[in-house]
Amino acid sequence: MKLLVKAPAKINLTLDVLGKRDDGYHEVEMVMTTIDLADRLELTEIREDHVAILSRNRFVPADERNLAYQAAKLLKERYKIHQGVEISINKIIPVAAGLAGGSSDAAATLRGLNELWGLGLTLDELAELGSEIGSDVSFCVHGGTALAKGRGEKVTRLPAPPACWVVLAKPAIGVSTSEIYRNLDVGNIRHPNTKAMINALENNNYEGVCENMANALESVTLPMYPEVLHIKKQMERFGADSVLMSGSGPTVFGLVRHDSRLQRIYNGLRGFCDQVFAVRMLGV
Ligand SMILES: C[C@](O)(CO)[C@H](O)COP(=O)(O)OP(=O)(O)OC[C@H]1O[C@@H](n2ccc(N)nc2=O)[C@H](O)[C@@H]1O
Ligand SMILES: Nc1ncnc2c1ncn2[C@@H]1O[C@H](COP(=O)(O)OP(=O)(O)OP(=O)(O)O)[C@@H](O)[C@H]1O
Repeated sequence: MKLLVKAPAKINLTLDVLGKRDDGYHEVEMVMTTIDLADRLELTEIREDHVAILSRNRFVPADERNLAYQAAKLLKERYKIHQGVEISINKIIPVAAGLAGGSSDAAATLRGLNELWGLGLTLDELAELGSEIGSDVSFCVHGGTALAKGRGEKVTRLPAPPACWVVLAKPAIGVSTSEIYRNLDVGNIRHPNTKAMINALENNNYEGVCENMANALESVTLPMYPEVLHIKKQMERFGADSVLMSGSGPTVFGLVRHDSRLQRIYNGLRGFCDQVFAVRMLGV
């Protein structure tokens, strides 16, 4: 049997860091939402009892480092599955971009194999398993819009953001999430107003969403990678309603309400950046 699953990227509308924990991770509070930019995974049952990863993208590891591989292995071991699977990843989400591409592939693998192997696990159970793979995986299992707390694994559903376009631009660099967290000065953070963002979502208030977009990790990534700041400034200059870096970067996204402005911003960015996307939010 064969199953096709979609693995959408996420953006952070807010990202706050509340402090450093004893386990080395950071206590965070983030509002995240999935967007219509997605990898496609094909899960195929195979005769041999092992997990195989296939991808044409040279930045995607085809071994145990792949988060989709780790997801399949985790399910196999935890539920004593003696069946093999080949996971073919059609990579659309830029790699090491702050868009949770690997985490979403892991989440899609958990959802897909739950179906393929008839495990009957709930989304909450899959999300809990996912947290063993990475901090963003629990959110990716649910998708939609949510508040994520703890190290990212405590997920509560939120209303969908007001309809708008999301323009994304990724400079030709990869950013290491652990390096960004390591260089964060936790005693000196300008905290996003998470409550105000949630309020804006609850009131379907587009201006409120735009005004309250904020990411504590920008204070590390922007000075470290000037090309990210440059893209941010250009996107603002081209007329996006609000612009922010996603996750630990380097992808920058802008919200745009009016179709008429979208083309101008897209074309302007394409002038100096290879990876530019214009997509919708998935919402719920
Ligand atoms: C930047 C974000 O993507 C925002 O959504 C997440 O906070 C990071 O999520 P992720 O990439 O799934 O993170 P993980 O794979 O669990 O961790 C990568 C590294 O980031 C750091 N890390 C991650 C999450 C967190 N709450 N505190 C941390 O300090 C740790 O050094 C960890 O070794
Ligand atoms: N399925 C996968 N797709 C992409 N990268 C993967 C995958 N599995 C493991 N990786 C590794 O993970 C690293 C980070 O890639 P990923 O695209 O997940 O980063 P990210 O979008 O910054 O993640 P996050 O936003 O969760 O911090 C890559 O350099 C790659 O080596």
